[in-house]
Amino acid sequence: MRWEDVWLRYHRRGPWVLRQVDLRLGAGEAAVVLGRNGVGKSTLLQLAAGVLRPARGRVVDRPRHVGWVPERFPADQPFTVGRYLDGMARVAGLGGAEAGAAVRRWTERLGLGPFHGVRLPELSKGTAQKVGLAQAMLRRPGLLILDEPWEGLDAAARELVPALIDEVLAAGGSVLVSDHRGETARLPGAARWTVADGTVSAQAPADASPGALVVVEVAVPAARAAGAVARLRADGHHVLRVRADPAPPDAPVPSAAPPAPVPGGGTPIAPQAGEADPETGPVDAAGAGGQVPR
Ligand SMILES: Nc1ncnc2c1ncn2[C@@H]1O[C@H](COP(=O)(O)OP(=O)(O)OP(=O)(O)O)[C@@H](O)[C@H]1O
Repeated sequence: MRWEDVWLRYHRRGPWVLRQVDLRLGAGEAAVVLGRNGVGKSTLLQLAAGVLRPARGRVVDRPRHVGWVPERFPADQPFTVGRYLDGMARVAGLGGAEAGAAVRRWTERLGLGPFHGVRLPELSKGTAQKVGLAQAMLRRPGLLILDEPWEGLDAAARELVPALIDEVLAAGGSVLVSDHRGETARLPGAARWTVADGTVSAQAPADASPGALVVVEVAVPAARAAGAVARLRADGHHVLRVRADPAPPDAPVPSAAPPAPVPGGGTPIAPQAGEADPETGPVDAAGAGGQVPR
């Protein structure tokens, strides 16, 4: 999708909120929209969603299916969660059985089952946000737009947001997300688009090459390390090593800076004495820090 010399103001003769915006977001790419309050982040996202039209210029090659989660989910509608999601599935073009399956899937994934019969105005802000996420994902979007998606969500649901983003990207979709909480430090592969004084400056991800890797450190119970390594590998990840000294739970993660790329693109590291490769034997994560070959 591309923005070509896009200008927007809300009223004739009003001030320009955005001027001369030229941007590009490719398939499988994500961008984080940054900037101070009231600068125009939501406006840029609404242009992407097609709910606002540029006063000048144009937005082209918008994917056919757009999932948009506005900053404030409009919960003042007289439907129950179940009826609303059912209706949104139809609006997204899903047929009866498909619509039912999609609503069940996302109701379950977002823990909305207990709220199925609850009317939207009676939901808490966080639950309403989850309904907003569900409606955007009912039909896998070619473009997912999330306006401050972490606002009001509980810890478990906040963890789900990066997973949803990853799923859309993995399927070749694009993702645009605004954030003032710094949560998008968890998206090191996303471009940074900064809005200031009506203009948008785009900064590519630290390493924009398609195969770029980052290191994600995880701590797992020692007894379950072998299984965790096996699952990570089954998911196609490079496991670099297993060590016995996890960072303390209150260590400052995630860091604002993107993690360092894997040296040499993840060159296999030879196992040390007393360690086992989980492909051939159990990993003793409680032993001296183990180097696991990939
Ligand atoms: N419907 C509207 N009518 C008139 N002005 C509007 C409208 N929506 C937004 N604006 C103005 O446009 C400017 C940009 O607003 P926008 O909501 O895009 O900013 P934002 O960066 O998303 O802010 P925040 O971080 O507070 O959500 C602000 O000055 C705002 O007051």
